Amino acid sequence: MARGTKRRRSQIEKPVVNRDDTIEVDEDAAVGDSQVAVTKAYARLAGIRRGIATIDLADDNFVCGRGSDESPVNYNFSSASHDVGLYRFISKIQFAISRDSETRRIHLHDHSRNGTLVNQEMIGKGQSRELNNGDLISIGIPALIIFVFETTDEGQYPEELTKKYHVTSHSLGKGGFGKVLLGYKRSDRSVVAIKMLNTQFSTRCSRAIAKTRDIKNEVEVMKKLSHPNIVGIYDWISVTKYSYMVIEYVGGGEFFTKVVDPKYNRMGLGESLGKYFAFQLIDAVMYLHSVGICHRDIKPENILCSDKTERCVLKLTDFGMAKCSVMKMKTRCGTPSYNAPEIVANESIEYSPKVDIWSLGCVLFITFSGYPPFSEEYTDMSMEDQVMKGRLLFHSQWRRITIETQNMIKWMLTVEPAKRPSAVELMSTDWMKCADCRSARQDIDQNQRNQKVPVQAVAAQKDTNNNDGEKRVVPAL
Ligand SMILES: Nc1ncnc2c1ncn2[C@@H]1O[C@H](COP(=O)(O)OP(=O)(O)OP(=O)(O)O)[C@@H](O)[C@H]1O
Repeated sequence: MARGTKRRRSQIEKPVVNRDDTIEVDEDAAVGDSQVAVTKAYARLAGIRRGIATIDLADDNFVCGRGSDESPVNYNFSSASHDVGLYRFISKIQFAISRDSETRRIHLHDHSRNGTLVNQEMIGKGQSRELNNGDLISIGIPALIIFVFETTDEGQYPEELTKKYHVTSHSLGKGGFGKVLLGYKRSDRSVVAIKMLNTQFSTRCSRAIAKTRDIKNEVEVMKKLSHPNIVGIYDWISVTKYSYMVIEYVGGGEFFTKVVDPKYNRMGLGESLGKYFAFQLIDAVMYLHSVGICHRDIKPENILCSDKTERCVLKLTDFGMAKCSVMKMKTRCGTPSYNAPEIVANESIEYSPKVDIWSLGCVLFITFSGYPPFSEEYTDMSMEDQVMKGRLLFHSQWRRITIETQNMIKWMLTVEPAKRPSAVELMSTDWMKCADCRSARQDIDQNQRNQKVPVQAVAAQKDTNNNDGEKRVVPAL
């Protein structure tokens, strides 16, 4: 059945009830949105996989599983029986949830052979674990997330946020301003990243030059953008102390981690893979500049990978420093080792979006060779001098890289901005007309097609078995 299609009441499987509790099924609920409602709920199991109901918990004990005459349960997963990939993992009694009437602490007790996981950690048959607001509950394997556990009495997050999104306790990462949490849209259960920014720390102080972060500007910039190699924004909710940016979930981690992955032996990713990524990044920057935006902080840490595969799609993120490039740009910002000479030079010189090409040149230098072009660690010269002179050291790593590629990188790292190429010029070179670039284009298109498919959770690692013809992908968190 297609998502969102309403089922008649007679088609909805009622939960098996083995006590006198009143458990009502929402008459109009679709399979994906069905809600088992009870009064005075202290918590909720929010179903985030298709066919899994959202269950209000009001009693001190609640049992889930396939159930049987001998093993009655409160919720029997029958609405998910079509989901073979999941259903085969569910035991007659999967898990129970109990609340201590005195302490009010809530625990999950695992009763299943295949196991139940909380926040991707296996609990194990006969074992228990305390549940906290936002915890993820999976069945059998970490990727089979079915519920987000939500307490109803907590004002941990603002209502403006929680009425639209399930906010989980799973942290995707930390930045200078706060953390990034995994979330799900209530409307279609698709996965999102929720970036929590503490607005009281107004100065960006992590890996970049200190500068007041203008979150409103960051959001305005992101709202203007739509490109497969740029992280999309869905929502922005700002309350007193925190701002919440709800953005596209990109599950493969920072590009930085890939570049320094020991499997590449500090030799860089090589010609073919390097060009595959170069195409994506140049395309992203060409688009940005075409809509009049200058990123001003391009570096491997601000590029995310769609997944953990070698040839993944890259997404440029973190527009905290971005600026509309038709306005005068003079501010010294960005990250020193990726900053163009005209930024390093002095405050009073106006600069252009070509600063992004320089930073991109630095990113590609390290991508192809495994070491940065400019660094404080090169003690023969101050980093400022290295940048101002455009001093590049081509070590042995470059022996396996073609002269054409070396020349392209040198061109991007031209000290004089007027002689440095634009993204359009880069894209129109023969260097960009290669099999790796064409394959990058195809993979980007495929990635976009996958994203348009309604899924419970996105992050294409591997397909699960399912018998409803829907392409489904599993999150690898
Ligand atoms: N869209 C996303 N999807 C998945 N994970 C993300 C996403 N955005 C960020 N992360 C994770 O969170 C981490 C911190 O995010 P980010 O760098 O954007 O925060 P920040 O506050 O802007 O950091 P900085 O202080 O470097 O500017 C990232 O390294 C990444 O691991």
